[in-house]
Amino acid sequence: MTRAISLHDVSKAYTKGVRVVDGLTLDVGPGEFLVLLGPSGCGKSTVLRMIAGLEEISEGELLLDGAYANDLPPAERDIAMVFQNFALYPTMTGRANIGFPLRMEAPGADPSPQVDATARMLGIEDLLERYPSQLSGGERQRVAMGRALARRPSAFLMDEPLSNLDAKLRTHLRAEIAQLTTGLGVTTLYVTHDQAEAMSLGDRVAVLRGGVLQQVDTPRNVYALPRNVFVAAFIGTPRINLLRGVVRAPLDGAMSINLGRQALRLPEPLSAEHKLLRVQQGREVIVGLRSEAIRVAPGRAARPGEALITGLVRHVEFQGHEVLAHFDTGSAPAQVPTLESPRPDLPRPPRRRRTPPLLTRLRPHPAPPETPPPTPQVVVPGDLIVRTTPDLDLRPGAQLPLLVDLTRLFVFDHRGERVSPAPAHHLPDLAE
Ligand SMILES: Nc1ncnc2c1ncn2[C@@H]1O[C@H](COP(=O)(O)OP(=O)(O)OP(=O)(O)O)[C@@H](O)[C@H]1O
Repeated sequence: MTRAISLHDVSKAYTKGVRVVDGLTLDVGPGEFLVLLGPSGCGKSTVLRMIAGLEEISEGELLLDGAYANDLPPAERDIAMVFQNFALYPTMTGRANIGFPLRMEAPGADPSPQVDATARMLGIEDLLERYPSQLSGGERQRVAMGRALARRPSAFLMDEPLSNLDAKLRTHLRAEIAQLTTGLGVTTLYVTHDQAEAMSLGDRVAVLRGGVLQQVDTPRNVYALPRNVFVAAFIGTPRINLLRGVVRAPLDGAMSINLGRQALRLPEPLSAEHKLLRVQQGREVIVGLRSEAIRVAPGRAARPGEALITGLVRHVEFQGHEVLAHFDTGSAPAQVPTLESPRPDLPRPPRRRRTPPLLTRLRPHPAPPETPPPTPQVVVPGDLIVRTTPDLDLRPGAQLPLLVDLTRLFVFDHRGERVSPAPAHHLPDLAE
């Protein structure tokens, strides 16, 4: 049996007045694989621990299959948890570790048939007689998975289960976990700060920032229609280009977004999305362009919807199948503080619902007092990263034409909320 997990307006404060989870409402459907994604300290583990019953819920409701479960003892929740540090008993063999929850559940009964069946499912039969110290990291995590699976729980909570493993093994085990949980049809809530892991595993991804849910949607949607600049910047590699711009919408001329030394001229006739930008006339906005929305090509090669700018090659990252070219276009990058750091440790008044502002560097809207100091950013050369093919000769110092696909332009307002495409915009259905 799989189960539905619902959180209704759930908050957690370890210290009075400081909510590390703030008004979280989230529904995980039966059999769904939902990933909780966010930077370190944003409250992900706390959410899992509240669902498992290891942490008290300060406010709000937890429903398991629609039934109020805030006070249900952990053992009665029929939920298994897998942790980052594997948490195996060092003095027990793999067999004893996997059988442990079964022995607790039914003392005196022989757990061997279930242990063997679980080990077969995970392909770890030959590890059963070894102690944790005799296992590699990946093997230990498989045994830990076995222990969580042995009781055939109706839901899985996984807290960064792969983060102690090397990159190759992580990718491998990631595929195994996806296969296993899909095969079993068990409801899974998986916590990670690794956006690539979240995108590849989740039926849906819930992005958390400072204890506040930012967006919950399919991986395709959070990438293509990020609700705000935080989600846009947190998801996708390389990070989306975010530039400070000003909308220019003269009554008698073409609309454009001024980026400092250059401007993006919006193609005529204006698309429905671009028409909506008229209300931003004269305002500072943040322009978001993913690296694949720009190509190195001369103006004469422009397709409908593309605008020409130029960029000075500053740095080239060769990656084998592709190249990431860093250009200087004379624009100012917009900063997204708290992207990699936890929420500010400042007490906030109770019952506050609003997320702290996403941006600090935009004028004329001065940063409110509770805005955290900007986190030190890794200084990358240039202001625009373009993803291109290895066959282009991109020498640092060359001034090259760039075609920007404005059908893939994101515009965020001064608070960091997406205004274009419009918030109600939907992606076309792939099956259509
Ligand atoms: N037992 C506790 N007592 C007080 N504060 C706590 C406790 N556990 C967690 N916190 C604080 O709550 C906030 C959220 O922590 P949590 O572990 O849920 O975040 P996280 O997103 O899982 O982080 P990470 O990815 O680093 O594990 C942090 O600021 C943390 O310091």
